[in-house]
Order: sequence, then structure tokens, then C-alpha cells
Amino acid sequence: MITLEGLSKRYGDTPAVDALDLTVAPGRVTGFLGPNGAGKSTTMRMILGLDTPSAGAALVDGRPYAEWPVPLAKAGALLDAKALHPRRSARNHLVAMARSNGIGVSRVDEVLAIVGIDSVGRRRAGGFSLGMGQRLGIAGALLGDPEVLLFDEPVNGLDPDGVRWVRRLMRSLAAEGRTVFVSSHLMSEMQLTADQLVVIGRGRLIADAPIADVIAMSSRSTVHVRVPETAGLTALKDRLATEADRVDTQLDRLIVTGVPVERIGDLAHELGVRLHELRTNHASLEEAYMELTADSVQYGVAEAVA
Ligand SMILES: Nc1ncnc2c1ncn2[C@@H]1O[C@H](COP(=O)(O)OP(=O)(O)OP(=O)(O)O)[C@@H](O)[C@H]1O
Repeated sequence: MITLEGLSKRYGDTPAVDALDLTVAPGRVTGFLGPNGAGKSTTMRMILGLDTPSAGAALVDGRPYAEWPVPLAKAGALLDAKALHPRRSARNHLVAMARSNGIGVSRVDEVLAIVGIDSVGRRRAGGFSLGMGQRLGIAGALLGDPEVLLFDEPVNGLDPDGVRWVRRLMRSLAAEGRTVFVSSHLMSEMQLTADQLVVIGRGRLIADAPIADVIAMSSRSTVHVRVPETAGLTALKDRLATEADRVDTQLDRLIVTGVPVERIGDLAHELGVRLHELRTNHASLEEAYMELTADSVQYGVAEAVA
């Protein structure tokens, strides 16, 4: 488990992370989202003791990461896949990491095989492609067989096969009861991988909720109701107008925002209105995310008018 308590980091006058309170629970994949400069990497660095908080605390299983006797056995991370000695072989890079944590060298060969780069383990890591470098970074994260895993943009540079592999790996690590905290800008990928979403903007928490709730809360999620009789359509529309955020009519169809599908079904039943269709049109995660972060985008460009 990861716990953030009032976690803050300032660089000069700029707050990079601003009073974050958060629990990242085991047994699920938690996606960590936010616009460029939102503070995701800074938060991850503070969890790993690589940056010192200006205020508050970041705890891994109740203690600062660095205080664990074998840190790599508690938490493993992929932060910057390029942060390695370019002339060292991939295997030697992992051997050095393992030795510093008292981890047996046999585990190095295990993790090289898990990430699928065992055949190139003796090649210089500096000559690796972006995707191979990511795999090596993930091998490093898995080295201590840790309970907590942090991945900053893990699918960066991976081909579709590699992306699927990372998705399955994250899901299986979470299924084993581990805490998996992963940042990404790829919304479609997050929608497939994450159970829980944490969204930050300008260093502050915007949302911490199951992915299904984030999507359901979006105003882009609507319920479509098809009503064959005009009188019924009008009656249901008038009734919905008292509690919906918005009701639009398209021919024999009502498009309702802000009322759950179950409630609409109940209201139609109460009014004796016959329905030919009742379905939820879910927003995509990308739509929900854009809406949540609209006020926090620092480096956005004005959207072109079609
Ligand atoms: N070493 C540093 N010195 C000064 N400012 C920094 C430093 N590191 C980060 N920042 C600033 O802190 C803020 C948060 O940056 P951070 O890299 O954590 O964001 P991020 O959410 O990871 O962004 P991205 O999605 O672009 O990777 C940004 O405004 C950034 O410019």
C-alpha cells in the first residue's frame, strides 16, 4: 500500500505537488493521470525517496521507502528507462542493482526471462531500442519481487505486442495482490488496464475513484430512451426535466444527462410509458478525463473549431 499524507513539493514559488492525500490500495491497478506538468513524476519520485517533500509524507506500507531494510523487495519502479550505464550489459546492470539489495544473482536471469530480453542480456544496454530499454526497466522493477510497483509511462516506445504484454503483466501483478501504480497519457490503454483512477492537475487531487465511476460521472455519459408514442415521450420528458441536468429530443428518442438508467426505467414504469429502447451511452475515458482536467491544463492549445 502507498499512503500520501499532505504530500507537497515546491520548486521555488511553484507548487509541483500540492497537499496530496491519497491511499493506493493493493490488489488492483491504479492509473495515475494528469496533464503535462501535473506532478505525477514528482509524486512518484517522492514515494521512492528520490525527492524530498517540502511538506507531508509519502509512505510505503507505513514507512518511508528508504527506511525499509531491502527497499527493492518492498517497492520496485520504472521511472526513467534511460537512467542506466550505457556501456554496461543489461544483465550486469541488474546484477549491480541486485547486489546493492542483497538479492541473489539467479533472480536476474529470472526477471530477464520474464520481460523477454534474456537472449540479449549480455548486450550493452546503451544500444537498446526504446522498447527493449522499457523492458529492462520493468525487469529492474520486478527484481526484488516487490509488493508495490510504480511505473511511469511503461508502454512508452513499445510496439502493440509489447503494449499488450505490459497490460497483462500489470493485471497479473495486481491479481497476485500487489499494489500497482501506473502513470500514462494513453487513455485507451488505461481504460483497459486500470481498476482505479487517480487524476491530478497542477499538483492537486482532482479525482480518486473506480474507473467505471469516473466514466459514469462524466456529462458525456447519457441515457438514450426510445418512446414510440408522442404522448408518452412528452410525459416522460416533462418528468425527467425536474431531475436531469439535460434532456434532448431526437425524433422518438430522449437523450438524458445526469439521471441513472435505473431511475429512468422506474419513472417510465410509474408513468405507464411504453419504451422501445433504454440504454446507457458511456463516455470514453478520454472524454471523462478531458472534462475533469479542463481547468488544469497548463500547456494546452486552443482546440480548432471544426
Ligand atoms: N527539478 C525540478 N526543478 C524545477 N521544477 C521542476 C523540477 N521537476 C519538476 N518540476 C516542475 O514541477 C511540475 C511537475 O512536474 P512533473 O514532471 O512531476 O509533472 P508530470 O505530471 O510528471 O508531467 P509529464 O506528464 O509532462 O511527465 C512541473 O511544473 C515541472 O516543471
